[in-house]
Amino acid sequence: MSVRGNIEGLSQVMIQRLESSYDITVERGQVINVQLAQEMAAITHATNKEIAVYLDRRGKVLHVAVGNGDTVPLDEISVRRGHRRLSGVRCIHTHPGEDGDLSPADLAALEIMRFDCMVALGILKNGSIGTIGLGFLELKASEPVTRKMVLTGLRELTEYDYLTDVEEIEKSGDPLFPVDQKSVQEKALLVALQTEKDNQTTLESLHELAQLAVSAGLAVLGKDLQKRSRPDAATYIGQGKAQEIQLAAQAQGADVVIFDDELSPAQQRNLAELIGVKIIDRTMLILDIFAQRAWSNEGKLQVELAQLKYLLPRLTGQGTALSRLGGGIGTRGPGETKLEVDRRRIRKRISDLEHRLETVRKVRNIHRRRWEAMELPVVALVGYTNAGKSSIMNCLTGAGVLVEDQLFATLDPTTRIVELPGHRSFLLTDTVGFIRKLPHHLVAAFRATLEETMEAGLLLHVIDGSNDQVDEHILAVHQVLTDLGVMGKPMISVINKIDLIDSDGTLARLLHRVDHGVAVSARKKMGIDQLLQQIGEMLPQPLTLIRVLIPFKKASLVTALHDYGRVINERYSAEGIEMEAYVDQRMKGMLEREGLLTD
Ligand SMILES: Nc1nc2c(ncn2[C@@H]2O[C@H](COP(=O)(O)OP(=O)(O)OP(=O)(O)O)[C@@H](O)[C@H]2O)c(=O)[nH]1
Ligand SMILES: [Mg+2]
Repeated sequence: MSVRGNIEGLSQVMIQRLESSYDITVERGQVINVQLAQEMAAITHATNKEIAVYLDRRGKVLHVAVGNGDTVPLDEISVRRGHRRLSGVRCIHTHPGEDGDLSPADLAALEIMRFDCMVALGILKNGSIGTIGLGFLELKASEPVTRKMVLTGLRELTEYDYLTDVEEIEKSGDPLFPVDQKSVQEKALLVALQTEKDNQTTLESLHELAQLAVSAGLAVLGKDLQKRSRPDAATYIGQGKAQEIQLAAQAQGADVVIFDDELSPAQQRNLAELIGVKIIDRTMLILDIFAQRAWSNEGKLQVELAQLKYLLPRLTGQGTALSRLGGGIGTRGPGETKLEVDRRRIRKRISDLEHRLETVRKVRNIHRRRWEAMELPVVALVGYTNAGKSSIMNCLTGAGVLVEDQLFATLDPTTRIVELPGHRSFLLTDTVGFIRKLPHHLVAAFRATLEETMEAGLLLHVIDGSNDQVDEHILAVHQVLTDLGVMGKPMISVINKIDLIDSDGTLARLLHRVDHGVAVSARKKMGIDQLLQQIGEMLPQPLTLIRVLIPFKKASLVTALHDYGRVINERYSAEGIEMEAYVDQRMKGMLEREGLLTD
């Protein structure tokens, strides 16, 4: 992680100290901790320069920057800014030799960048921290308002519960708050190609593309549809249509044109040349959303890897930066950072990421074994994105998983214990939703994440029964499940959002179409008991850990154990085969009757 801003004249030692600040993590909910604040004060004292640190809500340092004494180099700081909300990033900077009262420039920065909060640490002549300025942006009024206060010491700041302020600001935020949309949101034109006679599918897919664009924080200016028997190899939609789009993009001030299919590297290049604005395809858009949403270490690594593998063939010429893209959508990496765009460095980064993923996976396997050791059956939620998987998870567990009317709200698997009546429990896993034309890079990247799903004993297929496209969605999910090789698993079809279905016929038709259907509304908490009951009926038997000694003449039991149980250990000895395995009650009873259990 490199230090930003004006580092000229700084000694190597100071630069190194600044770089090490990236490694400091602040506890979630704390504005800053003593260690980081004191390090900033010490460096400011030694260099007489303004130091700024940008942190996300999880307490991770995103950027460290050096100002020239009175300004923070804001333009170098990239933060995510959807509409309505604050940026999720806070800025903490020092005022060398001054008090911490926030200056008009500080407040302007707070407003422009929509920081969660702005903090100025006044650094006294002797290098210690004096007064501290703390400012918040209010989204209530029609005009942005900043609110500032002065704290008298570091302790007051480290104990300040800023997240509560932030949550309140976001909650009370006027949805019509006129955040400078022009500077915040990129404006997009959407284009789809219709190759078949029937345009219904194309239209629906285009509609979904618009939802994806909004999920990515874009403003959609308009949609366009081009009919052709097949895509043009060079320009996808044909040269004439491209020119038409160029005019429309210019007239409407579009920043980006998004195509509803994966473009070849050549098509993307040619279209960028013809249309003159940034060109993004469906895959890149989905990757961008994933990049913004992934929060676990593994999720981030997976997404960045998928992004880079997608980007690599699209960079023209050796070592050329992807400057055509400028900033914004398509260049955003996981965790508020910008994607690497230098070919040589990308290759290195890819192998780095692969290596690190391997390590993370090993750790995750250990975690999973810990769950397994609890001998609980695993139930996995699957379904089309936005079907209500996380809502159902919350209904069943009160897990507080992020629920949003957005595509791909959930990226990383969450696992919780659910208790059934009669003291039986199971593990419930919520995971990434599926979508039509899911980029294959992503399916590959998320295969590991979906392993939980693949190993579940029961699947809950959550279906948004109120969606016009419900049949296509069911098919798309079945397709992915088939690809993952889990279509044969026991599955409950959970028809959700029945509060939005107005005709009884629709629900009856759906229930008739699926196996083991249960109608629920996660929002209205309807049908949840029936769902739990159905789960109870279909839940695989709980597994128990057993140890057996199988004599050689009964060696066929070894195969049976591998097929129907989960073998942990297997050792050949003089008396036979010693095995340690998780098995269900039926299997255990059988082995017991054979007199093979060893303890
Ligand atoms: N009316 C209604 N809305 C619901 C119901 N269940 C969920 N929703 C809404 O549907 C939207 C998506 O819900 P989520 O639970 O985030 O869906 P998800 O399947 O986890 O979505 P991703 O994680 O994005 O794949 C949210 O706005 C929910 O409030 C329901 O029973 N009725
Ligand atoms: Mg979800």
